[in-house]
Amino acid sequence: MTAIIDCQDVDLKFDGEHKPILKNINLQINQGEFVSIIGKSGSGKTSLLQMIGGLLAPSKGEILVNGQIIKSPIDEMTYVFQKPVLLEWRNVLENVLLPIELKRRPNQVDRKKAKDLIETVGLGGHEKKYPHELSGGMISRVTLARALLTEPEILLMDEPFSALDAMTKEQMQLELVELSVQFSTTVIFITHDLSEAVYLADRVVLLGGDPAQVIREFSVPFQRPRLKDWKFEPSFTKIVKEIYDEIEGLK
Ligand SMILES: Nc1ncnc2c1ncn2[C@@H]1O[C@H](COP(=O)(O)OP(=O)(O)OP(=O)(O)O)[C@@H](O)[C@H]1O
Repeated sequence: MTAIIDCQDVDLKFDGEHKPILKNINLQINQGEFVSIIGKSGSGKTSLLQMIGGLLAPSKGEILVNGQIIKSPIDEMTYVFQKPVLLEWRNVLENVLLPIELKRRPNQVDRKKAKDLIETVGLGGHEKKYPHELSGGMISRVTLARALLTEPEILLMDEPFSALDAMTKEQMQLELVELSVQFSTTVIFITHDLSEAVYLADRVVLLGGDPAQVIREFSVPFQRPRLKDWKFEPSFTKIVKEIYDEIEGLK
């Protein structure tokens, strides 16, 4: 299988710093795969995601998406930031339609698609509400609907659920997995939450060291979408524990 995302010997060194923060990153991600990236704070997760998204240039090596070297953001990828960015003066529907509007005037088909997605993420009936009228979970749902509107081949998500309460987070995880399977979206998902990393992904990539490298990759050999109760099964906790032990060993 050819990788849709291919990081080849990638280093990242910021200007003015004497050593790189990421070194020799080799990471291949297949079409439709869901990959979680974990690692201690400061291990370069966001920087790696930004390089894949074309927001930051590697100092060495190359990142290819669909065989093309990434030099700037491309339409096939959508980046979802840790802090949801909604425009306060636009309602839910208008916020979801924003990526289309940045390119052209939305037509009836776009509006129908946006409304369907709003329904799918559980916000049916809230289209006319403004961001200040929404809860954190609802804002997160708007962000997800907006990210999916252009049907990106690849979703790059940087701790998108970290600010949510436990129950809303769980609900969003379920929705994300279902939608990513439905749209066969390739997803790279950064999280600090090991249980979230394992529950969502086909593969968990651990970054660590100084400069950071890919320390280990953990396969999660269970079909997605997964049952909510899987989090209570030994097959789930075994993988989480294995990753936990590896991280503990890094200290
Ligand atoms: N623009 C920059 N210039 C210099 N150093 C930077 C810059 N951006 C990030 N760094 C440094 O690079 C390292 C990696 O940062 P990055 O945000 O990628 O890590 P992270 O693993 O995503 O962290 P966290 O889990 O805390 O979000 C950190 O030491 C950070 O201080």
